[in-house]
Amino acid sequence: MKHVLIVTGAAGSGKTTVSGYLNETYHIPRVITHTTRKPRDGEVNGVDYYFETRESMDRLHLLEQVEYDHNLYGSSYEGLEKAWAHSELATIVLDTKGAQTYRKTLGEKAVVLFLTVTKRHSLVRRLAQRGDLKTAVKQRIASAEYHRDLTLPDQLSDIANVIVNDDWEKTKMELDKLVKSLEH
Ligand SMILES: Nc1ncnc2c1ncn2[C@@H]1O[C@H](COP(=O)(O)OP(=O)(O)OP(=O)(O)O)[C@@H](O)[C@H]1O
Ligand SMILES: Nc1nc2c(ncn2[C@@H]2O[C@H](COP(=O)(O)O)[C@@H](O)[C@H]2O)c(=O)[nH]1
Repeated sequence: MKHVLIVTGAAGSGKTTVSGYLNETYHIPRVITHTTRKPRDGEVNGVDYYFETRESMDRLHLLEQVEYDHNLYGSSYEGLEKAWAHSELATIVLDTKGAQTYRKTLGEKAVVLFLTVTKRHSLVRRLAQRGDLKTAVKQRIASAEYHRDLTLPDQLSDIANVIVNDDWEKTKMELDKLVKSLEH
C-alpha cells in the first residue's frame, strides 16, 4: 500500500532536514509543493518549491491550499502521484492545517510525523543559523501560523508520530525505526 509521510511542526523544527535525510538515506521522494513566497538564498525552483505568483497559483488544481505567514502554499494530487510513481513511500512537508487535510482526504495512507523541540527559543536560533534574514525571522515568529504549529492539533494527537528533534543523531535513529515500521 502506498503511503505519504507528512512531516509537520513549527518553523525551524527540522521538517525539511528530515525530508532531506529520508531522501538521501532511503531514496524516499519528496512531493514538491507550490508557494508564492520569494525563494530564500540557495533555493531552486522545481527542487525546493515551485515558486508561483498569486495568479499562477490560482490556475493550479490543488488538493489543498493554505495561507501561512502572508504567503500561499499548496500541493497537488499530481505531485503526490509523481512521487508515488517512483516509490511506495513519499514525504511531504506541510503546516499542521495541511497535515489535517491530508489525513482527512487520504486516511491511513497519510502517516503523520510531528516534529517538536524541548526549548522553543532554539527554533528562532535555528532559523537565524539557516541564514534567514532577521526581518524574515521576526515576521515569521510573529505570525499566527507559527504559534499554532508549535502544538500538535487535537485531531492528530491519536495518530501522529512525535519526534522531539533536540539531538539530530537521536532523531535519525527514530526516523530509521519509523521507516522500518512502514516497510513492514
Ligand atoms: N536536531 C537539530 N539540531 C540542530 N539544528 C538542527 C536540527 N535539525 C535541524 N536543524 C537545523 O535547523 C534549521 C532549520 O531546519 P529546517 O529548515 O529543516 O526546518 P523547517 O521545519 O523545515 O523550517 P521551515 O518551516 O521554516 O521551513 C536548519 O539550519 C537545520 O540544519
Ligand atoms: N499546507 C501546506 N503547507 C505547506 C506547503 N508547502 C509548504 N508548507 C508549509 O508552509 C510553512 C512555511 O514554509 P517555508 O518554506 O516558508 O518555511 C511550513 O510549515 C511548510 O511546511 C503546502 O503545499 N501545503
